[in-house]
Amino acid sequence: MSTNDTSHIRNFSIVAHIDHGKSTISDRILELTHTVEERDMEAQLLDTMDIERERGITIKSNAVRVTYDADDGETYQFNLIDTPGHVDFTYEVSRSLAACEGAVLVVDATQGVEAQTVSNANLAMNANLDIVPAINKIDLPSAQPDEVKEEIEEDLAIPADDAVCVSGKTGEGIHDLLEAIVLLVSPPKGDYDAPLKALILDSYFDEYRGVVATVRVFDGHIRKGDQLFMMQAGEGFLVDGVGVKRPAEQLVDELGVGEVGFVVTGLKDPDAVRVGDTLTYRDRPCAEALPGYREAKPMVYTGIFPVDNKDYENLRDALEKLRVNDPSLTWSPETSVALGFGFRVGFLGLLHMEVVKERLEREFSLSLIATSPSVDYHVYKTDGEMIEVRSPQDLPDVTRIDHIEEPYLKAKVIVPPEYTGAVMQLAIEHRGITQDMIYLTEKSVEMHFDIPLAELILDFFDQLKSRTKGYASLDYEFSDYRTSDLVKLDILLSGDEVDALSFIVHRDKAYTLARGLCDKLKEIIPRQQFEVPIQGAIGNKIIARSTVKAVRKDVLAKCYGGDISRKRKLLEKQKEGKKRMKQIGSVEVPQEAFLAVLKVDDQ
Ligand SMILES: Nc1nc2c(ncn2[C@@H]2O[C@H](COP(=O)(O)OP(=O)(O)OP(=O)(O)O)[C@@H](O)[C@H]2O)c(=O)[nH]1
Repeated sequence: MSTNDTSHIRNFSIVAHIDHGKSTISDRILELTHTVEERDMEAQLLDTMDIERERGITIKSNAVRVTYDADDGETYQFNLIDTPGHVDFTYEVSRSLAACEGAVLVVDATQGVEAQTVSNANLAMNANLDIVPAINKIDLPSAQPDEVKEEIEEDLAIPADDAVCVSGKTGEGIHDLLEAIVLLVSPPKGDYDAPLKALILDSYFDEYRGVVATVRVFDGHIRKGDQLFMMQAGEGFLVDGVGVKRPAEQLVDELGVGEVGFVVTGLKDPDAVRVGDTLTYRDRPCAEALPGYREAKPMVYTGIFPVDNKDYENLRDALEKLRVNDPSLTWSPETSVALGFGFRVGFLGLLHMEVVKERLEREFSLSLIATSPSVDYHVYKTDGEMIEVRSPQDLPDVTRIDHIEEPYLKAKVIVPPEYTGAVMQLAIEHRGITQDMIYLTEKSVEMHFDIPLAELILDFFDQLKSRTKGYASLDYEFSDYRTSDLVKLDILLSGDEVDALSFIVHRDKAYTLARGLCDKLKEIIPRQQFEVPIQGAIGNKIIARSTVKAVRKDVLAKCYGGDISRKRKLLEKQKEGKKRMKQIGSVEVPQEAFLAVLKVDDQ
């Protein structure tokens, strides 16, 4: 094989709506190609993070090299990039697609085309990729592959003759899928001898090797010892090693043209490498950089504070390290009277927020408090100035506010026709404005509405799922800013305002929310040795209240025997419990109180 011969390489992503089976299909591919021996096989092998495995979701894309002996007698190199399906992580999908020539579009044979199937198919088509439709879960009795084929043709305008029917569970059809990839996905094009042009599609920080970047080579090739240059960052480094994941890391002599693999940069500054940047030779640069990525814009902001104020610097460090791996993270310092020093962190959505908080706690052993999520409000002051407010604490005094604008989304819900009424009702309750409804097939309707982002980030998605028995799927994108009648709802504990519990809310909803919050906090805040009144207020006006009754919590009361070790254990346990509390004035408040607003039942 000449070095310029890329005819045996296939670079593809697997994309799908959440839970349609991408990770399971990837597992089967790894098995069938003997990339991983059966005895080493675990479910969701490419989901390397603990959180991914526990939740059964993919958060990060992962690139793996697989060798496939095809029916034509030739051996192919597949670079398989697994991608997340949740709407929060769409940016990860588009990043992966920029490194591929093809996409396997997985559709669940029992669910059919759903909202993210549509958006992922569009992303793949806009990136001019060759699409291989795969209809999954055909082992299930309720599978309807023929109808799903029809949906793929009608809803997505993708020819479904080539669709492969597979089961990620039993492995049926996976061989046909691999053959279809060989036939339908174009090999990469590029020039081995040209100046290097490689896209950085991911990177992570390793204590020993510094930043390790995952790259796709478009032109040229990379070897250990090469002097490379990052065109956007304007910085260079000496390549300390190149390799591929199979899925364990394996060093190779070079990453040739068209290939995907990793480059050990040795750079110790986690911020030095930017995802989307173009790598080239330092002394023989390519003429122009690759287009890179659209920057991921945060949608949701929360305050993140260490439970122990001494951890502030550790938290900053941890955020910086996480950003190498997750370039969509942004933050700025924030101070709260109640919680001390922390950061206001921007996220792509609520799931992203949960994942980041959990990673910070687990990977960096931090104990953290997150405050209720907020969006980016545009506040127009009476003096004509516009300020961006991402935290309720930053809202100016009402007398200085002329009006406030909030971000609206264009939301798309795909649902069986019998649930359109329920969805419309839900949209109205969340201040949504229905735009139109399109009957895609007899069994699915696409509904469009405009809805404030702030409503969507509370419990909209859970409600949507429960009111449609799980049938509805949701996708959304930013639309515009619109004026709304918004007020700041404050919560007072024992008469003192707790800034970290404040919330910006539509005036019409303030009363119900205040009542719900007071009741919820009453459940969450443990009884103290004195009575704790909880009040909800707008300005000086109290609009709701509840009370946590006093009690003396004697954990030893249960141990009437003289078993000292048991007593000690109980005391230890109580101490543990205390660590996860925050002392606010004289009241001990558990972490979850700060996110109580997410748990207030919809009225
Ligand atoms: N019966 C059956 N179940 C399947 C099949 N493929 C996947 N599943 C199940 O469907 C669920 C979702 O599969 P995943 O592979 O995690 O789905 P995913 O698309 O990777 O999900 P995200 O990574 O969260 O986007 C899991 O419970 C799988 O066990 C299949 O062919 N048949």
